[in-house]
Amino acid sequence: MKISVIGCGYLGAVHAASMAELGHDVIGIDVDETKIAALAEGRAPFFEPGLPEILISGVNSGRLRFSTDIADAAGAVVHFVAVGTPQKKGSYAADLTYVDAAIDALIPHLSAGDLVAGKSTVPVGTAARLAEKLAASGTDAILAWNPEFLREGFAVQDTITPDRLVYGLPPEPEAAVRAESLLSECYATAIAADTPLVTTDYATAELVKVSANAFLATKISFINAMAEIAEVTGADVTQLADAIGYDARIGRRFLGAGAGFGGGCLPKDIRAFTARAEELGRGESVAFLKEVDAINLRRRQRVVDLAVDALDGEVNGKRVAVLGLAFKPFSDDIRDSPALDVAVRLKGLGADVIATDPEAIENSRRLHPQLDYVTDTAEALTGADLVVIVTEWNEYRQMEPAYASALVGAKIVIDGRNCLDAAAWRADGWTYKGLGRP
Ligand SMILES: NC(=O)C1=CN([C@@H]2O[C@H](COP(=O)(O)OP(=O)(O)OC[C@H]3O[C@@H](n4cnc5c(N)ncnc54)[C@H](O)[C@@H]3O)[C@@H](O)[C@H]2O)C=CC1
Ligand SMILES: O=C(O)[C@H]1O[C@H](OP(=O)(O)OP(=O)(O)OC[C@H]2O[C@@H](n3ccc(=O)[nH]c3=O)[C@H](O)[C@@H]2O)[C@H](O)[C@@H](O)[C@@H]1O
Repeated sequence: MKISVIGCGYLGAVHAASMAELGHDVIGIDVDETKIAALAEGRAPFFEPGLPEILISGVNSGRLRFSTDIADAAGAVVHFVAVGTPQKKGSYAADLTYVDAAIDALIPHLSAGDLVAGKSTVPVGTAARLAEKLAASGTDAILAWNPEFLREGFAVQDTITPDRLVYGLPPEPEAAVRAESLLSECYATAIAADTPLVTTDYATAELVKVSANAFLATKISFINAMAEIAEVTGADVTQLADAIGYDARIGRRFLGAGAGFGGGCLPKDIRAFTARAEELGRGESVAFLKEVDAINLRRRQRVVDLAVDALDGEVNGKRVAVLGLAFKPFSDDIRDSPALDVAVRLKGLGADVIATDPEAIENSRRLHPQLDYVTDTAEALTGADLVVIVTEWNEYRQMEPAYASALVGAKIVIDGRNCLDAAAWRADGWTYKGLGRP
């Protein structure tokens, strides 16, 4: 199957390479020349485990090509749209400029019967509007909405073996049949493996995506709210999470209390959902998401407050080792990263912040050149008056307290991800502070 993927960022580059890996003939298109130059040479422009291998094999096989020229999408039968939908400046709403620009640019290159498959996360109602735009353009192309549920860090595996497929199909029966059959040809491997498939109308597909992210965000903020209560009662939120997590109806996953959620999706998606619900006159239905957001943002400040307390209020000139900058491990993504935010806030208070991360230093430096970055964890720890762990990379999780003891100036650690063995660190003489833990 000939496929184009418009937008080759964290989602699109993985989608393009994965489709080629599955045997399709793929052209990836992006307006970013630097990104396309790297991808065309088989180099991943960001860190994503497994991506370099499938990129290089796709490019070498000739099944995977990249271009900045949208005209090169002509000839493909399915066109996946994976451009960004960031938060609008000064508003909670999603910025759909890139989606509209991509569709407008694609229209002249479409042939009758082509399928445009939206993958970007969009406010409910967008697909219906774009379908009208396609119809008005006179092209006989079909639109489907095919939301994506991949997690960064596991993006390749989530694309090749998704846990479900959702097709938001057009209302016209013939078009719906063609759209479903083309999508299922793209995902033939997953279909053959009996991956659950939900075929819906546009609105349901769009809502499935934002409600999934809203639910995950709510689950994290729920446990972080319990952490806040634990903090004033002396309870331990990690034990609480274990205990409620044994109830299969609740489940332990996404009950990790800590510095809260970040990234290019959960924060902006719950805000865009709130904005869209308000436009629809149903703001009250998802008003709780504002509380989810507020709880989440409080937890970053909580890490900073614990740091200030640990330094007896004298932050100025204190050497603080910040371990972790990415919004989560196995990613170099720093979009709305709680870890980077904590580092910046501490620097703003006058601390001498030495920050490190296995993958996210380059991205962090570009956005926040005022921080001092070191690639070596030992160098970050050397002489530190305080250690703050804000991204739970394995190398931080598995660090021996005795190893860190030999390097630091003072044995105080704030575990912003509750990822350390508190008892072991305390036994080694450390002052250990977790979030929502006594
Ligand atoms: N990153 C993720 O894990 C996931 C992202 N999504 C959704 O996918 C969409 C894309 O997200 P990311 O890949 O993270 O964003 P990103 O910012 O990494 O990538 C977006 C790409 O689109 C390109 N672009 C913008 N306008 C274009 C145009 N007119 N033509 C061609 N390319 C254009 C940009 O240059 C950029 O490379 C968003 O709606 C996001 O919510 C959904 C599921 C997972
Ligand atoms: O729409 C998207 O882009 C994607 O958003 C999330 O994926 P992702 O942003 O890659 O990361 P998650 O693993 O969901 O983590 C998000 C944030 O929540 C935090 N988190 C996660 C779990 C937890 O228990 N506690 C917690 O604070 C992480 O540290 C991270 O900052 C969803 O999990 C994906 O299904 C979805 O496709």
